Amino acid sequence: MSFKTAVCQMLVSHSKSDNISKAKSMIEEAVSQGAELIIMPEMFNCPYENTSFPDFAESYPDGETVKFLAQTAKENKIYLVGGSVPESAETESGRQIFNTSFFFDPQGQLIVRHRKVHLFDIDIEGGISFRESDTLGRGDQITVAGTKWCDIGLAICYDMRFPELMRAMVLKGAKMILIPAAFNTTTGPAHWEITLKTRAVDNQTFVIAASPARNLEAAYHAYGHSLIVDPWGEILAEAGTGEEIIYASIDLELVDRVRRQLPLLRHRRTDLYRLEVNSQPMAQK
Ligand SMILES: O=C(O)CCC(=O)C(=O)O
Repeated sequence: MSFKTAVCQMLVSHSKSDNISKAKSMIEEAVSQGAELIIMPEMFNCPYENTSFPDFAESYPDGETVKFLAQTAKENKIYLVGGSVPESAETESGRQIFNTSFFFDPQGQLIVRHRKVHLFDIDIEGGISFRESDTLGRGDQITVAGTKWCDIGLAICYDMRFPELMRAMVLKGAKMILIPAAFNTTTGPAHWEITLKTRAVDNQTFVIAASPARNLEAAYHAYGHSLIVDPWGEILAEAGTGEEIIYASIDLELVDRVRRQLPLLRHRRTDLYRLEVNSQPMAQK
């Protein structure tokens, strides 16, 4: 059984309402092309800057962006991964902001939410410095969503660099991994494609990464190059750096075929090594 997926590589501005309008028109365009699973980029409603996260943060279910996502999924009868947004939530340690991806089903119901578990705190000489932990809290769940096609893992950007997280999703049944992301012009050229292809080949899954378009007027220059990779490591679609929608037809039979012919998951030597998972994947709502 195959279905069409789309990634909306949108240009993010400093206006939340403009970002939502832009998302709406790109999603409608993708729907008109037959896409049934649509993925938006990391922080698609908000500039990727620590100074903006608190101002743009909103709560589920009453926030403007999450309401828009639920309604859009329902109106268009699609599965919709709302990239990520700054989510404000009450926690045991007080109010916190998370980098959160909300995933809605075609009835507009939230299937899962993933709060980015690995915060992007890095300092690259001659390149980029960023400390998400200055404003963001970190999630503590491995997120796998049940859909009508298959189980789907959900992670955000820097999370993709941790093979254990991806493998944990796959051991829980994921045949696809969706990654709203915003690499940059330092780490993007070096690591984006190779990391996504490697995660796909190691785990024999589809891997789909959605980046914002590069906005040279913004403080953070996203890499772009949204990518759809199949379980054999073939690139099915790749964006440039500007605003565009990329599409691919997903044939899940390919996951089974590749795993049958090259049985990596079965050949693991769990008598020698084993992945210990402390968190239960949970449909957090
Ligand atoms: O891992 C990287 O190089 C980029 C990560 C990033 O930009 C993010 O997590 O938002």
